Amino acid sequence: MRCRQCLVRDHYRADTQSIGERLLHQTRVFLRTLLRVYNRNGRQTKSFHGNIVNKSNGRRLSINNQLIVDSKSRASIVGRLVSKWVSNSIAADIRRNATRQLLFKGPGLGLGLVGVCINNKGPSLLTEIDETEAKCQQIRSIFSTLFTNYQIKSEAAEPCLFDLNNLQFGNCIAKGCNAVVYDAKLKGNTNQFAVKMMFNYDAESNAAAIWKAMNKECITFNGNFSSNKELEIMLNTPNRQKLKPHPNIIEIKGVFADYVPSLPEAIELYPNALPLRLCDQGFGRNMTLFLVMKKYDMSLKTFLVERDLKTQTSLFLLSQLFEGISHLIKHKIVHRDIKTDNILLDLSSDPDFPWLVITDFGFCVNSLRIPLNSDEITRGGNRALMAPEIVCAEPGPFSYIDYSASDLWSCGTIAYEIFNAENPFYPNKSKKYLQNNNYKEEHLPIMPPSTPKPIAALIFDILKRNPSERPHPKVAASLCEMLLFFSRRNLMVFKTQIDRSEVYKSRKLLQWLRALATITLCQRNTMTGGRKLNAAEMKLRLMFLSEVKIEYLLPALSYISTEEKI
Ligand SMILES: Nc1ncnc2c1ncn2[C@@H]1O[C@H](COP(=O)(O)OP(=O)(O)OP(=O)(O)O)[C@@H](O)[C@H]1O
Repeated sequence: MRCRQCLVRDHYRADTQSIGERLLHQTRVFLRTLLRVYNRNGRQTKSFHGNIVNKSNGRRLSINNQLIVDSKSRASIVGRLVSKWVSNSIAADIRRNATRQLLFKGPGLGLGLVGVCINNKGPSLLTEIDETEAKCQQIRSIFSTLFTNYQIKSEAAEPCLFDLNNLQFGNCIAKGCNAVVYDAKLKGNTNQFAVKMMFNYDAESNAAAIWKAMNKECITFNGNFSSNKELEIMLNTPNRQKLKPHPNIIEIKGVFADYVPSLPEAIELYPNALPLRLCDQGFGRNMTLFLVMKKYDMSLKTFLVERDLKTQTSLFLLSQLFEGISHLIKHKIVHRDIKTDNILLDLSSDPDFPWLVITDFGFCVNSLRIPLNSDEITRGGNRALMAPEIVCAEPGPFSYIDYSASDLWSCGTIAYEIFNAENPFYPNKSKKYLQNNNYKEEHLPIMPPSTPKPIAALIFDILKRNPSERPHPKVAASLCEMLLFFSRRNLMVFKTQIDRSEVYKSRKLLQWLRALATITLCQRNTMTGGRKLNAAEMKLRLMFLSEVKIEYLLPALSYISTEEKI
């Protein structure tokens, strides 16, 4: 069979045709259509008739019947031309795909090409999956604006410089090993804050030394100002480590260094951390670092002690935990101390839908691999929840620790707690427990019966000993979110259609995403009946839609398609 447009033989027999041939064919069709549309619009056509020169290598391309394109130049030409018709980000996607295909011979531009119209303007060289991804991009762009506006509206607060004079301390919320947290108010203001006062035993009482010892705690402080001018200089040092804000990561609202004040219950709770001027048994220094944050209702640890969670609540929490971890990985930050005490909850919108943030970055590092030259190097916080590759790493001259999937592993252990079971890695006197250095995957306990089967399969994969066999945190988050947001009837499609192609699945996903986007917009504007979403649910939906990618949904879907019960 011949293609009517470019007279290439047998182009429909995609299976027998080489990728190169198909790519060349599609490029020809694309350029011809481009020419036709230009002609129709009465525009300048010369540049397409005679010579198109590939700027990167100076080669001349003619489209009068014969198009001469070598494989190296195809990707860039196609990308450039396509950018005339679609948004830059889609063109960039095409370029990326094409390059991937050219470099790695993997699935990319050349596979499953279809001539689909974008905005009815002309054909593109997108695969069906690329096409779906491009439509996802439209959903993302709409919802990222909505999500930003939503956050600005709900969390707007005037910037403020905090110090010991304008803060009024209340009760002690909790004491950790390295700090104590108090609730506090700005004088003359009802807004509640939590102020974390670090215990300083070593650093000299000046801002530079305090900053050097404790700056990791401030990684989620994005401001540049402090009431302490010396500290402000430190905050403004070039290349200061800062983590981009994320709704599931604690935001530090202010930092300052000052003299340790006399606060309620100080002598009973932390006498040794106080300076001599406040307590005879004190070993602490005179000055320390203070961090001001939003006050959360409780830690996940307390929440789990107080109640048995419904499956919806567990999924809601787990999605947010994975979202937070995925943000950290994206920015190459490793927390290294993920545990239920370091996860805080805001229960204000509905106790069944708590908003979650990861806190306490005191052990974080800004690299996914760190050299392990000696055993003196700190590997992280809580040893029981350290991933196996971290506890088992042997020090040596060329040794390093790979942290790329270690926070995710810790979350996998916490998932047991979130689904009302005991963490299998916590030392337990009465029961046998697993040890992170020598456990076998087949000994991992079965998740409680209320756990959706795909989640049980996901957690099993997250707790694989080999970090490269663990899924991406965004895939984990997407799975939880799909179970939360897509109807059970929809998801059951995949239970019975295991062998459906990726293209079929991506089309179905897009359908659901569009439906979800429409419903969310209606619910946001309270145009429909149905169940009203509380603020936290709405926030997670908007966040999901503002970042949704088929790239992550497809692998997440595989957990659903292979499992029997949802
Ligand atoms: N913003 C906050 N709102 C409410 N409670 C908080 C807040 N920040 C911390 N807390 C409480 O204070 C406790 C101790 O805080 P944090 O974990 O930051 O201290 P730490 O000394 O660094 O802890 P660790 O013992 O893990 O080293 C937390 O477990 C939590 O219960």
